[in-house]
Amino acid sequence: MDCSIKKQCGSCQYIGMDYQKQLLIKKEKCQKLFPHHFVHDVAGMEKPYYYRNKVIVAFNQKYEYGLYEETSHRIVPMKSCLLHDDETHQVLSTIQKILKKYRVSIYDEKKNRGFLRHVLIRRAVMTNQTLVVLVGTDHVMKGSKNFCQELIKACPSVQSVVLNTNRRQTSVVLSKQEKVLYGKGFIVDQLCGLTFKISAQSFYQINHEQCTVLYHRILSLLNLHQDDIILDTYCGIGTIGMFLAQYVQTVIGVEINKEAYKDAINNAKMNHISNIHFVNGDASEFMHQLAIQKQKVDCVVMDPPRAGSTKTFIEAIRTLQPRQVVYVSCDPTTQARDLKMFAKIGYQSHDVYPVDMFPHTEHVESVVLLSKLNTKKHINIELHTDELDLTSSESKVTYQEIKEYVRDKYGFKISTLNIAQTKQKCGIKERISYNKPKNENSRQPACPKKNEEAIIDAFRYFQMI
Ligand SMILES: C[S@@+](CC[C@H](N)C(=O)[O-])C[C@H]1O[C@@H](n2cnc3c(N)ncnc32)[C@H](O)[C@@H]1O
Repeated sequence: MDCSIKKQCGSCQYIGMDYQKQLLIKKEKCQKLFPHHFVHDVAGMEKPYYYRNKVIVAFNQKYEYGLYEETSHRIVPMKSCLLHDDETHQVLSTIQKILKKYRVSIYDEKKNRGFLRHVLIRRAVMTNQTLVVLVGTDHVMKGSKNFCQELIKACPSVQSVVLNTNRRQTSVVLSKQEKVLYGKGFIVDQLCGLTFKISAQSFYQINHEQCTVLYHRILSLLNLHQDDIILDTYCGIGTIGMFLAQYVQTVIGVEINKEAYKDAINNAKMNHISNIHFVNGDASEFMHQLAIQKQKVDCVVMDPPRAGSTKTFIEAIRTLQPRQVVYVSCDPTTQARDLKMFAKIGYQSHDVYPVDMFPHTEHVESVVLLSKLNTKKHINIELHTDELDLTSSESKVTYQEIKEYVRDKYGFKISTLNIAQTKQKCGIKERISYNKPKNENSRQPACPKKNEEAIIDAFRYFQMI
């Protein structure tokens, strides 16, 4: 399927391209960003269309609606879009008719005059509920009662209409000032067997089907125990934490957006989940405080915005020493940067699992498990081999390269790497010896195995075995 306005709109960089090819491109992109990791195939959609549950459009003075042309504020009028469902377009075209009928004034950016700036539509796909947010320059909308009545009559899926007042000359769409014009100010959706209330300002994953794939991937990577205390950082309306709460003793979620935080509390109540608590604040500051209090933390899920995480957050992980961290990212570039910081504090990152949350665009979500290396910082590894001669001047890899590889990916330093030449031909595994780990009875995966795997992995990477 192709889109007639793709060139002007520019939102879907890959539209018209074979979907399997898109997935391959995204995998290659991840492989470039994570050269030392195994990158799995991108988890794609069976029907990669009409998946977006949220759209923000602007109207022009002719009451045509659309997205902005790439890198400009010129509206590209659209009648339909391959990413949004029919109901979204039904609601939008009804709004268009009503706006026209009542001659609602449209905001003119150049003159900084007029009322309606944007319309945000959010859909709850499982319950077929729609939330409409009108973004205007005033806190009063003339004729709002008639507007709502006509809209609801024509589109019964609309459960609530909210007026968001934004007077600032900014590209940020929503302000904090809101008034409910109709309904309760939120919609309710179902996800992973739970019910979630979503208000206008709260983050909610835009691809419902792939969100389920993503959350199950997180669960499958974590090795959760019933007495665990886990953190859901950057938690939004609490979806991941609530999904995991049934497997552990306690979940603590942290979220900076007040509306999302309030939704999270209500969501826990609505689902009768009593072992989850939420904190409204900055995730890094929260982690820092937990580190000062020496709070017991077994696992951490982190799902930051595109900018990624912070040094403070990662430093707190060094103190808290959770067994596992699952890092979910909508920008693998910043994730790759952060994984290097994790390696420095002794957290080894494992395979990369990309999930296609945004088909037809260049974006990809990626999930990586990190685990604490419970080992001495310096290890001695003896490698006996007749196949490798790393000491020769012609060798393809130097000690230094092996050491750097292991340090960057696995987070520990090799102080000496002894290669002994023997005539035996045996598997590389048997040729490696190492110091005993500090804590043999720990629940961690055996450390010698990790060290051994790291070295073998390095040799494979440099194609020495
Ligand atoms: C990518 S969303 C993930 C939300 C949630 N985990 C989910 O799956 O729906 C990132 C969330 O982090 C929140 N956020 C952004 N900066 C933050 C910060 N410094 N501290 C805490 N939360 C933050 C945003 O409001 C948003 O809800």
